[in-house]
Amino acid sequence: MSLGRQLASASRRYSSYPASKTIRQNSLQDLYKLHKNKEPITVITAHDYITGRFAEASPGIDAILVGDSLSMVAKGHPSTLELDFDDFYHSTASVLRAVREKFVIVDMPFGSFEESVEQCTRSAVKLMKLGKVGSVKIEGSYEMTDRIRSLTNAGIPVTGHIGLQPQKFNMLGGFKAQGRNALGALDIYKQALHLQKIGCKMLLFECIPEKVAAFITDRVDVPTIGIGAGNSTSGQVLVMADALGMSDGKKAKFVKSYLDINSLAVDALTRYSADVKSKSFPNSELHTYPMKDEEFDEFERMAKDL
Ligand SMILES: Nc1nc(=O)c2c([nH]1)NC[C@@H]1CN(c3ccc(C(=O)N[C@@H](CCC(=O)O)C(=O)O)cc3)CN21
Ligand SMILES: CC(C)C(=O)C(=O)O
Ligand SMILES: [Mg+2]
Repeated sequence: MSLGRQLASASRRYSSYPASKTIRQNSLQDLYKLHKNKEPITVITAHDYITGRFAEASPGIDAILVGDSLSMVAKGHPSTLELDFDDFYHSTASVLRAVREKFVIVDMPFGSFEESVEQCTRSAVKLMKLGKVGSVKIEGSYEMTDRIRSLTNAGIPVTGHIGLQPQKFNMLGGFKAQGRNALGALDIYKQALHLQKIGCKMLLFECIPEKVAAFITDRVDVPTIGIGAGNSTSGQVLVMADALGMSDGKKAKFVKSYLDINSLAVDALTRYSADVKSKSFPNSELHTYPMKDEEFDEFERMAKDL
């Protein structure tokens, strides 16, 4: 077939797709639209290609967070502090290979931004250069002012993360809810106003009272995403390993599990090993590659003389 006819036939094939099938990645503006329409924004974390595909295949999910929680859930560290930037960078790249239409927020991992504005900008630029990343998330407020301004000036939308900041657990005495007294709540409100003033495009509240999260959400313009912050934020985020029951250890109070993959997986692997031990797997009909008898006979004849 001539090239022209090949192209014409290809174009006929593809033009039969409805326009709605065209894949377009959610932008920050798409999330703002949900916020404006008071439609909750759904965010889920992902830490590799598999979990990225799960998120991508779920229609109601608006955004994927590549969270540094992957240090704990995917790499088995006791906190997010041990996570190496390059390691996180490669995990982020794995998630992004699955991304088509979801907005992507990426955490700034511990050790990649504290030293200086320059270090912070370099790390964030490196993450943005992976492509498909819509925002980077930084734990902190006032102390991050120069860094957040630098990223914002570079055109990188920053999500500010306040309330429980897991990277500061050594200062906080553990993973504890924040803002539970009047002064603590006031401090978080001030931090939120400050983050909005210096240009954060979204705010994330972790483990703060529902009332405080609702109060602040009412008084800022940017969307607020909550985890353990109640039902009045503009959106919710959960760690996928928690939502699907694949994390270990004690579950935090804010977690709802929709599946128990841990049990399902162990049950399946137990059945697999039982099949191997009982020789019922592999099955000759189903799982093996056939060979014609005459070919095997010929093979045997030739092999005999070796
Ligand atoms: N699997 C997982 N899920 C997460 O949500 C998560 C991580 N890992 N790692 C990074 C941070 C750490 N986070 C955590 C971890 C534990 C608690 C927790 O156990 N909180 C207790 C105490 C709260 C209090 O009494 O103040 C709880 O019972 O909820 C909270 C947030 C949230 N992030
Ligand atoms: C818990 C969420 C908000 C997060 O920062 C993470 O998954 O790392
Ligand atoms: Mg995080």
